Amino acid sequence: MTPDIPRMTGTDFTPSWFDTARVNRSAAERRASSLTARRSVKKDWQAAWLLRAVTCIDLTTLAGDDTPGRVQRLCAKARQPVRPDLLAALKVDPITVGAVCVYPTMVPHAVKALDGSGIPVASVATGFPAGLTPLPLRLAEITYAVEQGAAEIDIVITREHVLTGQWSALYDEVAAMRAACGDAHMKAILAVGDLKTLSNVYKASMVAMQAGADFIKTSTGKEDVNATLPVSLTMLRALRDFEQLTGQTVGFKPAGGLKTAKDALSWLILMKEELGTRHMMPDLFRIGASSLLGDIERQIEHHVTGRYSAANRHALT
Ligand SMILES: O=C[C@H](O)COP(=O)(O)O
Repeated sequence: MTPDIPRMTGTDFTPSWFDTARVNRSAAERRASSLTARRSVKKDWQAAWLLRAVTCIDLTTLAGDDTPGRVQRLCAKARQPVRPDLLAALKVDPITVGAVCVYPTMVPHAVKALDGSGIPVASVATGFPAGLTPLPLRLAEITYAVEQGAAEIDIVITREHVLTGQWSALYDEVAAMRAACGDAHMKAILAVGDLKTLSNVYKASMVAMQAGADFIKTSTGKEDVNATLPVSLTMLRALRDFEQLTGQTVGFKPAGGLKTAKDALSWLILMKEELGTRHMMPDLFRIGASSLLGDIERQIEHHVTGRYSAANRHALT
């Protein structure tokens, strides 16, 4: 996401756009599974789609034992996510991932390691992953991350606001976070595994977009249930409705537990079928993942050479 991509402005708080919304879970599950089961990406296209997925990855490390060294290695991988010989065999120019995503204190290390690459640094903030520190501290954390050079901020919402139906409190909180982001793009993590119902997921998506989120994101990766296809479908429907109502096109980031090339293809199919190819580009689609790239690189290698290399050749991610 480059700085020249305009920020979303959001809208006033408008509960009439979501307060009667009901999402039928079994219908969402049926649609999600029929979409990804029915469609397959044929062999010739598969490598191209996997390369596209790579450009949409927010390459992530969010662990308590993160160190500058780990972040530097991750950034080196972000600059060259697929081996140059494989890209040459596919006659493809060099590619990078969409962003590198880290904790706030790791931002300066990532900024330094990515200098000159054009790859933005994303920082989680606002008391990630639970978001249960006082609001002024959560806002100060955003300010800190932006000052350190983060171009994208992944905030977490207060789940209590959703679970108790305090939609205007949720709007005010996300709007304050958006203001604290300044020019940095904001992704609103809904932590969908905590929200109990798909109706809540739809409503929280709508409120986050009204409050000015540039992206809505499924999960922190730390909940018991993270990104799933039915939840993603629900968020994409909210995103589509919001676009129809406002003309504003918000991005989508599934995150948490996405580990295989097949996962990446499933989510790309979902984006294409629900929203169209425009939504398969890194300015509108990111995949948050700490351990997806290795399998994608293996599948690309298999496509090029007909052989799989040992998984430990792709150990970093
Ligand atoms: O935002 C990204 C997630 O934290 C990544 O989750 P993951 O470690 O399950 O890939």
